Amino acid sequence: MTQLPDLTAWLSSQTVDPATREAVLCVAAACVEIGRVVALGAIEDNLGVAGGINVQQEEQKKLDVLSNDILSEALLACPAVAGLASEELDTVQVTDRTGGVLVTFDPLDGSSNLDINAPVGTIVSILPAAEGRASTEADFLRPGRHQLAAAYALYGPQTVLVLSVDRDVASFTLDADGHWRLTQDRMVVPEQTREFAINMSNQRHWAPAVRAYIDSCLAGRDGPRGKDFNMRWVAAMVGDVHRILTRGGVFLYPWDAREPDRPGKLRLLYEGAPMALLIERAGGLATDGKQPILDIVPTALHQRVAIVLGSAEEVRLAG
Ligand SMILES: O=P(O)(O)OC[C@H]1O[C@](O)(COP(=O)(O)O)[C@@H](O)[C@@H]1O
Ligand SMILES: [Mg+2]
Ligand SMILES: [Mg+2]
Repeated sequence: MTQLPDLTAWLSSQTVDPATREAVLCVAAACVEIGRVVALGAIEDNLGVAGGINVQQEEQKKLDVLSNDILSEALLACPAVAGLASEELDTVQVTDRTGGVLVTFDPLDGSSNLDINAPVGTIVSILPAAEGRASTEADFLRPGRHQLAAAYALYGPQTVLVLSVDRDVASFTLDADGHWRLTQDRMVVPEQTREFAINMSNQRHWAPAVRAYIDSCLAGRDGPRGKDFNMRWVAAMVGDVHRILTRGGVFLYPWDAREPDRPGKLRLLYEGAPMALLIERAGGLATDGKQPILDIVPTALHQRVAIVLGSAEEVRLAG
């Protein structure tokens, strides 16, 4: 069997600056370790709650904390990294390094899936650090278009890493020796779809436009769309985005009336922006219902965002 190229070989084929390249390799190595602790679960007593509450007022699982520690330690030891921000940390951690990159991340996405052995993932965004001085929190608050790279790891039946550092979105599968092997080099989101993803249990809280869009899908072949739709909800954004990058679809986590002052549930800097970059580079669209997620100028580290992303035709109709 011919050996598939590994991550290092693929990076050599991309236009990528040395600091981003180094940070990507640190992230990829940390994701191997996160995948290992996730897979061992109860054997290493890694399941269940940690006892803390994070800055989003969400109960932390042991694996949220462990994954955060693994990725934070790996990045702080990575000479290219000038600072990091995590879903699980109240504030940014910066070094006195000038230049290099900043990394924001959701160390474990979909952590409510952990106790039922369903897919979870890690989401990462890489941004330029300040030049000529140490970075501060303000340097993390850049629109998603400024990202140098975006990636996620999905700990599912296979452990995969999906990454973009240039124009392409590539997918790597972790082999038995701990190497990321290139298994798809240009992921493309089909323009059209018959599959939507939304948490239907929130239907009564949605804005009228979202209700009307989902109603039109549910009406199927006899409704205005003239085709039947299927529905999927992995309850881990990484899983839903991976399905969309693989076979198309649309994912929505919209504003809802339960918390009217909050634009949505998901976070802009380490969920919305990196996923939007991957989806746009694969030919799809990602909006907050009004504008491209990549154009939003963040004002706070843990800011929320409404999300509609996936196959272009569907995002235009849903947004
Ligand atoms: O509980 P719900 O409404 O199904 O929400 C699921 C969504 O919440 C998230 O799990 C939030 O991520 P975290 O687990 O990192 O907080 C998304 O991955 C997922 O799309
Ligand atoms: Mg998440
Ligand atoms: Mg998380």
